[in-house]
Amino acid sequence: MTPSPHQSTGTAITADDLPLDNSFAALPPDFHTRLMPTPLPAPYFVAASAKAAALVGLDARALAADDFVAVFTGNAVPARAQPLAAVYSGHQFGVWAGQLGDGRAILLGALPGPGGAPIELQLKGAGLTPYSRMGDGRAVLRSSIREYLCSEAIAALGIPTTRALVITGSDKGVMRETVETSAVVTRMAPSFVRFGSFEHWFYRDKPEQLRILADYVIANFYPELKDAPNPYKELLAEVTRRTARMIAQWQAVGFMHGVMNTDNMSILGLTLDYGPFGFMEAFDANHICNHTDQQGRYSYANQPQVGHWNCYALGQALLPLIGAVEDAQDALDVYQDAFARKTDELLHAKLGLSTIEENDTILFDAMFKIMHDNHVDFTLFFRGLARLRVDAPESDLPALDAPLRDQFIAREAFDAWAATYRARLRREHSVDAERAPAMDRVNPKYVLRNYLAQVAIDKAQHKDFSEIDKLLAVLERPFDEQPENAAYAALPPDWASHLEVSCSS
Ligand SMILES: Nc1ncnc2c1ncn2[C@@H]1O[C@H](COP(=O)(O)OP(=O)(O)OP(=O)(O)O)[C@@H](O)[C@H]1O
Ligand SMILES: [Mg+2]
Repeated sequence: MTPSPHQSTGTAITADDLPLDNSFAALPPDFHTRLMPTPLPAPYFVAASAKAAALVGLDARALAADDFVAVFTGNAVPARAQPLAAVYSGHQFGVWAGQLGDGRAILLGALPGPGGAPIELQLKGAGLTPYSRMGDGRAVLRSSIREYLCSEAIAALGIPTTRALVITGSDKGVMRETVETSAVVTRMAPSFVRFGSFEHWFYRDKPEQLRILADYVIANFYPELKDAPNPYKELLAEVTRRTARMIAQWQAVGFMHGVMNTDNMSILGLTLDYGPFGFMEAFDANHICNHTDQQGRYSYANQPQVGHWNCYALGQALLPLIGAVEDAQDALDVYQDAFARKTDELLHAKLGLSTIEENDTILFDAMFKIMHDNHVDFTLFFRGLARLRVDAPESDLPALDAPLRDQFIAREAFDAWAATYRARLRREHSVDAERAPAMDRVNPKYVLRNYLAQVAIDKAQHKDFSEIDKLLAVLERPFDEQPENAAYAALPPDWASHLEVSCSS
C-alpha cells in the first residue's frame, strides 16, 4: 500500500492514522452492532469532493492513494476507527415498518471539523450488517454517483445536508433490475441519528434508552438546550423548526427528496439519504419524482405536510420524555410558522422584492399557478425572472420580456402576471441593476437534473469518471453565470424523457 499525505498542511500521515473518535460507539451496546466492513475485490478510486475533504482537513487528491481507497471501501480499518452499524426503526410511506437500521452503512468514527466539532464518516455500501434484512449490504455505482453529486450540489445551494467525501468502486457485480457494479460512498455529517432512531425505543417501550439517546443528542448537538426547563420539548421544537426550514429551502429550488420516511429524517435537520430524488423541471405541483411512490405521498406539493407528519412521529416517540401532550403539541406547532416564514423570506428573495406587501401571497400563488398550467421549467423560469426589466423604456419591454414570455404556452397569462409583478417592483422603486444580481444569488442557474447525472453515470460505467468531476465543478457554483458551462443549464434532451428513478439503489 502506498502511504499518502492526507493533510493540505502539516505532516503527512497515512489513512491508518486518521484521528477518528466515535462518540456513538460509547452508547450502550443495544444502540448498535460493532462490526467490520466487508471488503470488496480490487477497489478503485472514482471521485472525491475537495470541499467536503477540506471540512475535515483532508486533501481530496490524496484520497486516490491506495491506503485511502482501502479505508474508504472498507477493506482496511484505521487503527482508531470503531466501526459500527446503528439500529433504528421508522415509518415508511406512512406505515410503521418496525426495526430497520444501517443495513449497508457503517460508521467509522468522526474527524475534527470546523472549530474542532466532530464530523462523522460513514461508509454506505460497505457490506452486510445485522440490519440488512433482505438486502445485500451493497450500493451500486449508479446510485452512489447520484448521492455524491446531489449531496454536494445541495450543500452548494446553501441547504443543510449530509456531505459526500469520496466514492470508491469495485467490479464485483450486484443484482438490481440488472447486474450492476458496486461502490461505496463515504458520507459526512455531525450525526446520522434519525427520527426513526427515537421511534425505535418508543415502540419497544424502552423509556430509559429513549432518554439516553435524547441526552446524547442534546449534549453533543444541542448543548444550548441542556438547561431548559423541559429540554426534550425544546429538542422537539428545534428539530421541528429546522425540518420546516429545510423543506422550505427544498421547495424554493424545486428539490424533491422522494423517500421522506421517518428513517430518512435527520435529527439535525439535514437532507439525508439521496435515493430517488429529483429537481423539478417542467413544473407540476403534484410531480412525483420516485417511480416507486405510486400514490404520490412524497410529491412536491406534499413535502411540506409530510415533513410536519414526520415531526409528529418524532413527537410521539419523545412524548414519554416530554410529559404533557400539550407541551409536545406546542413544540410541533412551531412547524407551520417556521415553514411559512422561511418560504415567505425565500420567495421575496427569489422575486427580488425587498419590501413586504399584504397581497404578496396572491402574487406568489398566481405565479405558481401559471408555472403549473404552462409546465415551465422551474430553474429556467426563476433564473430568467431576474432579466425582467422595470426601468427600461416601455416600448422596449416586449422585446426584453420575450425570452421569459416564450417559456409560456399561454403568453397572455404570463403578460397579466408580469404586469402585476412589474407594478409591484415599481411600487418599491426597484432598480434593475441592483435587483438582477441579487436575484441571481438565490435563483440557481445549475441544478442536478436527472439527465446530467445520467450522462456522468453512463460514462462511469465505462470507467471514465471525468464527467463526475466536471459536473461537480459546475454544481459547486450554482449561482454563477459560468457562460462556458451554459450547456449544463439546458432543458433535458429528448432521450431523457424515459428516465425513471426508483428506490432501487
Ligand atoms: N442493499 C441493501 N442492503 C442492506 N440493507 C439495505 C439495502 N438497501 C437498503 N437497505 C436498508 O433498508 C432500509 C431503508 O432503505 P433506504 O433506501 O431508506 O436507506 P439507504 O439508502 O440504504 O440508507 P440511508 O438512509 O442511510 O441513506 C435501511 O435500513 C437500509 O439500510
Ligand atoms: Mg434510508
